[in-house]
Amino acid sequence: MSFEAAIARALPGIPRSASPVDQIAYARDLWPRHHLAVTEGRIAEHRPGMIVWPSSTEEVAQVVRFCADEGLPLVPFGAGSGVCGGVLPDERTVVLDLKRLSRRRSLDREAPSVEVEAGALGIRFEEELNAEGFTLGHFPSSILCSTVGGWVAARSAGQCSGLYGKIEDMVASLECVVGRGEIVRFDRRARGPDLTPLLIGSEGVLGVVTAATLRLHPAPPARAFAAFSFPSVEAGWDAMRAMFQAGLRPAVSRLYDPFDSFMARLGAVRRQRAHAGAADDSSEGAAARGHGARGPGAGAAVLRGLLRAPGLLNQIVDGVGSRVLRGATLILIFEGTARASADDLARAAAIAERGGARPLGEEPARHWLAHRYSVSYRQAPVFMAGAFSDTMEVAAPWSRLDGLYRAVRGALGRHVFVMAHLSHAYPDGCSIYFTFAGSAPSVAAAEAKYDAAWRAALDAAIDAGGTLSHHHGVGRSKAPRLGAELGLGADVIHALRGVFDPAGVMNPGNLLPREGSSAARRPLPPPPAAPVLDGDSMLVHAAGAARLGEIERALEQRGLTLAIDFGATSPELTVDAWIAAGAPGAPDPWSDPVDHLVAGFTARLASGAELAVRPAPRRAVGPDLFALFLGVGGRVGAVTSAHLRAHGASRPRALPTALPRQPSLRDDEAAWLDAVVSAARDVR
Ligand SMILES: Cc1cc2nc3c(=O)[nH]c(=O)nc-3n(C[C@H](O)[C@H](O)[C@H](O)COP(=O)(O)OP(=O)(O)OC[C@H]3O[C@@H](n4cnc5c(N)ncnc54)[C@H](O)[C@@H]3O)c2cc1C
Repeated sequence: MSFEAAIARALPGIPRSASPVDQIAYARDLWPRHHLAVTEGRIAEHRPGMIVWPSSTEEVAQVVRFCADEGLPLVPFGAGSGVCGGVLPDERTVVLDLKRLSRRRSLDREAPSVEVEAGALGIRFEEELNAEGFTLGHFPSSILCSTVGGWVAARSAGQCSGLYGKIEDMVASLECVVGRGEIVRFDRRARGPDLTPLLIGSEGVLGVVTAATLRLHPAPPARAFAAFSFPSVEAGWDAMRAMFQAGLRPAVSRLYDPFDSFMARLGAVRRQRAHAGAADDSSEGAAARGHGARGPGAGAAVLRGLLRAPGLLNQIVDGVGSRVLRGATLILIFEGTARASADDLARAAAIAERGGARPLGEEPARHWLAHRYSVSYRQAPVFMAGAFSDTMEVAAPWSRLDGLYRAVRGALGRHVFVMAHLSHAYPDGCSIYFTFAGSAPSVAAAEAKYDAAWRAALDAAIDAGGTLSHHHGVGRSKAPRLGAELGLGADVIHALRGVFDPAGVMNPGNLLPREGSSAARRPLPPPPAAPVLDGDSMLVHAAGAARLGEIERALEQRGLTLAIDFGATSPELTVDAWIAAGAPGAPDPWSDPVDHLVAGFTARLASGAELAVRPAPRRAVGPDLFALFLGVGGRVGAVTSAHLRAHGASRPRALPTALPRQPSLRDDEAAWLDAVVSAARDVR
C-alpha cells in the first residue's frame, strides 16, 4: 500500500495533503541557509511525504500513534518561522501542522491565566487577550508569524522579557502528545518536581505540545519611554546591568552598538525624507534589513563588493570609532501604572547618566515601539543582491559578556560583516544578538562561507563560556555543537527521548545529532572549597556540600544575601539537600519572572557520570536539565555545585499572581517522573 493510501486508511477524518504546492510550503522553516539555495532556484530540496492538519488533541494522538507504529518520522509544525532548521523533512516524513488546533479553551480572571491550544497564532492570541484587558507579555519579533506551540518548543523570548521573562517563565501547565500517542498533562511546581521544563525547549523531539496554560497580566495602563546615547557599547551594558541589579525591570531594554545605532538613525532619516511609512526598521539588525540593497542593480553590486571584504569593512567601522558614529543607543520602556513607570524610569535615567550617557528624549523609544515588528522580512533584498545575512543570539553572565562579545564578533568578523545589539537583560547576565552579512562569487562559495562563519562563531561562544542560543533554539544548524556546550547533558536528552519517544520518530535529526551525542567528556574541575562570588553577575558558586548558612555569611560580608526565608528551611542544610527538597524558602519565581534560582550547576548522576550546565541567565539549548534535580529528592544524582543568585538590598516590584505554586503531583505525572528518573540516573 502506498504511503498516502496507508495514511488515508489510518487517519480517515484528518485533513491531509501530498500536493506539490503543500510539499514545497512545508519543506523548510526560515533557516537563512535555505535562502541561498532558493536564490539558485533550488526551492525545496527536502519535501515531506504528507502534511496533516489535526484539529483536536485526540487527532494529534492518532497521528503520533500511526507514525510510531509505522516508524515514520513526524515533524510538528507551528508557523515555520524558526531560523535554525527545526523543520527539514524527508519524503517519508509526516508534517503535523497545528494551526487548526488554535482555540482558547479557558480564561481565568481570578488567577489570570489562559489555556490555549498550540497552533494559536501569536498576534491574534495577544490581541484577543488585550480585548479582555490582559496581556501575555510575550512579543517575539516574529509574533505575526509564530505560534504558541512554536514558542514553547523553541524556548522563545519576547521583546518585553525584561519584565515578563521568557516563555518558560509563563507556562503554568502543558498538554502534550508523546511518542506512542499518550496524552500527558504536566503542571509547573515552583518547588518541583516539575516536568514542564523538560518539554519546553524540546523542539519537537520529545513530543507535540498541544496546549499550554499561560500566566497573564493586566494590560499595562501606562508606559514610560526614554533613550540614551552611551560613549561605547560597554558603557551601555554596564548601565543595563546596574539597572537590573538595582531591581529595575524595564519591559524593553535594547542597546545597539555604535554601527547598528548609526544605521538605525540613517534609516529613520531616509524614511522621514521619503515620507514612507513602509516597514524598514529597527528591532533587528541593520544588515538583515538590507540597507542599501533594494535588489539587483548598482547598489547590489556595491553591497556584494563590500561584503566580499568583511575583514576590511569591520576594521573600517571599528577604526571610525564610536565617537564618530555617535555612540551606542539604549532604548528603555517601562510599563505598569503611570506612577510606577515614571518613578522607575527616573531611577534608570540616573543610572544611565552616572554611566556617562546623554539623554535622547522619548522619541527613539516611541519610534521603536511603533515599528516593533518591522523586522527581518527585509532579508530578501540582501539575498536578491547576491549576498546573505543571518543572526546569532548567545548569552552569558555579565562577567563573561565582554569576552563573549569580543570572541564571537572576532570569529564572525573574519568571514562576514557583523554588528550587534543586546535586547534581553537579567540581573545575572545578558544575551547578545549579532547580525551579520556576507557575500561570495557563487552560491556554493557563499554556503561554504556561511558555514565557516557559523562554525567559528559557535566555537568562539563555547570557548568564551557562553550558551549557544538564548532564544532561537538549536534546530539542525547548531545540533552538531550541542555536545560541546552540554557535554553529558546531550546524552541525558537522548535518554529523555527514550522515555518520551521510544519509537524515535519525533523530528529525527533536530536538536540532537542523528548519530547520537558528540558530548565532549572532559573531567570537571572540583567544586569550590569555599563559596566564590562573581560580583559582576551577582552569582555565588558554591559546592553542593556547602551549607546554606556558610554561603549566606560569606555574602553578608559583601552586603548580599541569598534571600532565603530561613523560617522555611535550615541554614544547616547543604545546597544539594536543599535543592533536592525543592529549595524551600527560596524567592518566589512567579513574583519576579526575570530572576531565577540557579544559573548553572554540576551534578554527579547515580551512574557516577558528571553533568555540567554552564551558568547563563537563560538559554534555549534543549530542555532545562535542572528540573531533574529540583525537588526530585536526589533520585537522579547529587548536585555537586551550583551558581546561586545573590541579591542586593533593592528588590524589584513583585508581579502578583494567584496561580497555585505547588499543585499536587498526580499519579500519571508521578509515573512519568519515575520513568524520567530511571532513564536519566543511568546515563554514563
Ligand atoms: C523575522 C523573525 C523574527 C524572529 N524574532 C524572534 C524573537 O524575537 N524571539 C524568538 O524567540 N524567536 C524569534 N524568531 C524565531 C522564531 O519565530 C521562534 O523560534 C518561534 O518560537 C517559532 O515559532 P513557530 O510557531 O514558527 O515554530 P516553527 O518554526 O514551526 O517550529 C519551531 C520548532 O519547534 C517545533 N514545534 C513547533 N510547534 C511545535 C509544537 N506544537 N510541539 C512540538 N514542537 C513544535 C518544530 O518542529 C521546530 O523544531 C524570529 C524569526 C523570524 C523569522
